[in-house]
Amino acid sequence: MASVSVKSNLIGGEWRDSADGRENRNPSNVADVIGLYASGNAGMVDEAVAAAQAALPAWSTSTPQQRFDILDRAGTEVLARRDELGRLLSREEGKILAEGCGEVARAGQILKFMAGEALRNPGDVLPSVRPGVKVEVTREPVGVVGIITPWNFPIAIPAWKIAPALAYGNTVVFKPAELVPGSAWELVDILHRAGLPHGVLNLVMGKGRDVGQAILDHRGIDAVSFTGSVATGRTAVATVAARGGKVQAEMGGKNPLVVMDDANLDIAVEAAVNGAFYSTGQRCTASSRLIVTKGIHDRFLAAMRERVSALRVGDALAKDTQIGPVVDERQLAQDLRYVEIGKEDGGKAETGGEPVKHDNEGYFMQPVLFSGTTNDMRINREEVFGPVASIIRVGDYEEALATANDTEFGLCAGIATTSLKHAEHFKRHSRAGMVMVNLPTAGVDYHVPFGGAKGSSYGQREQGTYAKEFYTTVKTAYTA
Ligand SMILES: NC(=O)C1=CN([C@@H]2O[C@H](COP(=O)(O)OP(=O)(O)OC[C@H]3O[C@@H](n4cnc5c(N)ncnc54)[C@H](OP(=O)(O)O)[C@@H]3O)[C@@H](O)[C@H]2O)C=CC1
Ligand SMILES: O=C(O)CCC(=O)C(=O)O
Repeated sequence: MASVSVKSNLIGGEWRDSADGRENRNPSNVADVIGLYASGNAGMVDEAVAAAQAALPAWSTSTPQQRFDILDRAGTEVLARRDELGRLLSREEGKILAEGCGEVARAGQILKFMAGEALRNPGDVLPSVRPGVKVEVTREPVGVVGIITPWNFPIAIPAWKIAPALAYGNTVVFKPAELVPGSAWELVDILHRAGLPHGVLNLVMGKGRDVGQAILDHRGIDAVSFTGSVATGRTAVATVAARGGKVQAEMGGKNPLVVMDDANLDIAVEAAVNGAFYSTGQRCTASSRLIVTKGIHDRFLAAMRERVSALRVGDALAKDTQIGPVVDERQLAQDLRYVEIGKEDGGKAETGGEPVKHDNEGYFMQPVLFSGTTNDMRINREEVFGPVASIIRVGDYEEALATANDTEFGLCAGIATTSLKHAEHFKRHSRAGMVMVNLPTAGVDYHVPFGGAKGSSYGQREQGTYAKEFYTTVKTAYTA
């Protein structure tokens, strides 16, 4: 590997030379080394924060047109390189090529949408309650924003945090997940070449416990946006709030899909298979609890068994693969451990749950469908984050709704039904931040708010025009 150059960190507009790099390996084929990526440290976070602070006065007062042009140009390049970047993404994360390319397109669309937000940032002018006084309410950037992202959406999540941060005039210190630095590096390179002034966007790749922790602790970072596990998210919230910073965290889900007796069976099965198993189940919006009323239960179970057992697991880049590998060895061990826990707790694995032998050495696992489970079992309470879903049989709609809401999480919830009454009631009474009717729980639009209730999310919503709630602060000015 000596001749392969290391992809480096970007600090103050300079790509930092790095002799050593961490190998980025393909989970479909661990012999395939995608590249070497620099691993930074707390000292580099200090430098990146200093660069972001130095760049802030000019960037926060730049014209909306300047910010629009850069984000729009970056979006155009991302969309033009969709297939190439999608391939890189699938190679490093393991989601299948169609999903990788789709995610890249989503990142391009987010950049373009957020370019428009630079122009749309609104304010109010009001008459004062006092005579002869004018009141203005304006939004200003929060300052330097730290961005920490997970491995499961290597380009879309970085884009949906970085793009609004920049659009509203903030400067950024960005740390992607160590497992997937490739897509993040390309996104930063594209934004840098699109014309960002030096220091506006800084990239510090490296370990969460070093670089990520330094971002949480740094008093020069005014706000932190985090997506990842519940444990790290809670640490992020406590650490940043304790030093007076603004913080937003998107964490886990244990998302229910309710299947009602009156559901269209094909629609219900399609939503369940997609929501539970696509992207190898590695989505915080995945439907891991399939809550099924008794009249349709046996037909739904039979149809699901057939569909799930036929899912083709394999190399993410191969044309006929439907389910790619699990992201790494540790996550595969976690998924298989939960399969054992599900069985020990009395669930029946109807199909799947074993490692899959493949010509490549990769982290392949056959998606598993449990039946006969109850909502108090660990597989129905804890986030597995893999291709593991369970069916919970219930009597009626009321029991289904109560079961759906009986969780510490509240990211997304779905219902398959042809009843307008149940659909409307579920939308109103489901304790989740996002509700889907006759659709998979996973797979969201990029121009509307994203986020959950209860333990799933902390702080303001992400995405769409709501992103400004986190990335701006409101100022009220009085003029006599
Ligand atoms: N809600 C979601 O979308 C996701 C949930 N998960 C869940 O989390 C589990 C573990 O996955 P994992 O990747 O370890 O999740 P983490 O929460 O540990 O990782 C998310 C991000 O936080 C970083 N990080 C890790 N430790 C710290 C720290 N002390 N301070 C600041 N940042 C830190 C990580 O860096 P690095 O990885 O480089 O060390 C990564 O960039 C999964 O099995 C799954 O259940 C995982 C991914 C996404
Ligand atoms: O389902 C989606 O489209 C987004 C999911 C997501 O953001 C996540 O899994 O972290």
